[in-house]
Amino acid sequence: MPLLETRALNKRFGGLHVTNNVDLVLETGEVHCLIGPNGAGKSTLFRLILGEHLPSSGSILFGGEDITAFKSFQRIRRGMSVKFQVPGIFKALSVRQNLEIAMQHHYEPATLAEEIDRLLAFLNLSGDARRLAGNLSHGQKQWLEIGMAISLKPRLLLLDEPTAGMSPEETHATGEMIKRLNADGMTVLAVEHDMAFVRQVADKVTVLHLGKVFAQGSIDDIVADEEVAAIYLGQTTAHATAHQQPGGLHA
Ligand SMILES: Nc1ncnc2c1ncn2[C@@H]1O[C@H](COP(=O)(O)OP(=O)(O)OP(=O)(O)O)[C@@H](O)[C@H]1O
Repeated sequence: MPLLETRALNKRFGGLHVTNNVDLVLETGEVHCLIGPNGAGKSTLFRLILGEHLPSSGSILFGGEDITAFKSFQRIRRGMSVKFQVPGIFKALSVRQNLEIAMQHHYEPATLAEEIDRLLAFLNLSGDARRLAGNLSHGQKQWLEIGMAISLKPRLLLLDEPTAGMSPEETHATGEMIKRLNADGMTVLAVEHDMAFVRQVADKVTVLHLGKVFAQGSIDDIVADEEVAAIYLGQTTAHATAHQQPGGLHA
């Protein structure tokens, strides 16, 4: 059974049709990347899945349950978790304290410290536990945020451009983290521009364009698809040209 399914999902903002009949199927245990030119509707689709926007029509199923009308906290309670692009960490608190806040109500006091130690090691932050979160490097802040997002062991992890602003080394390390989480059973949906990262982690790629599913397949299928290349080069519509992507499709 798919873990997540959107069926004929639509979202309009006034006259703007931002999500257009999107059918997205996320199988349990896969890493699925969502790509597409700027303005394609990736963030909006994320917010619909998370319940931050309600769709104009269509439905969303999570673990076979219709969650279309559920509030975000109800979705989170059922096992969704998200890491947005802008870090939501507490900069004036230590790295460990940040994780304590995320985890304290969900673990027995006796096991909390041990769980945090394990998570710090996973995040490559064991040596930084006492540092103020605000003093971490950009990449480390993103990792701490990933740590907070995975601290409650979600079934579905949603990542919005997890490697934005990272060096190639940090990007690669982030990809390895995601692969390890996936190997332990976590299903992941990531919006991502970095094609090297997509190649590193994705089992499946969905390309959104002008709010619609434009193409779907393995990374090799997508990179070989000339129509997909064309939307990245801005050759199919004025919209794509206006929002031309830095970097492009090929990693
Ligand atoms: N709350 C909103 N009200 C009105 N229009 C919106 C709203 N949110 C998004 N849009 C519009 O919807 C379109 C898609 O935006 P969205 O942010 O989902 O695209 P994206 O693919 O995530 O782009 P990017 O890669 O730049 O983040 C854009 O034209 C945007 O201006």
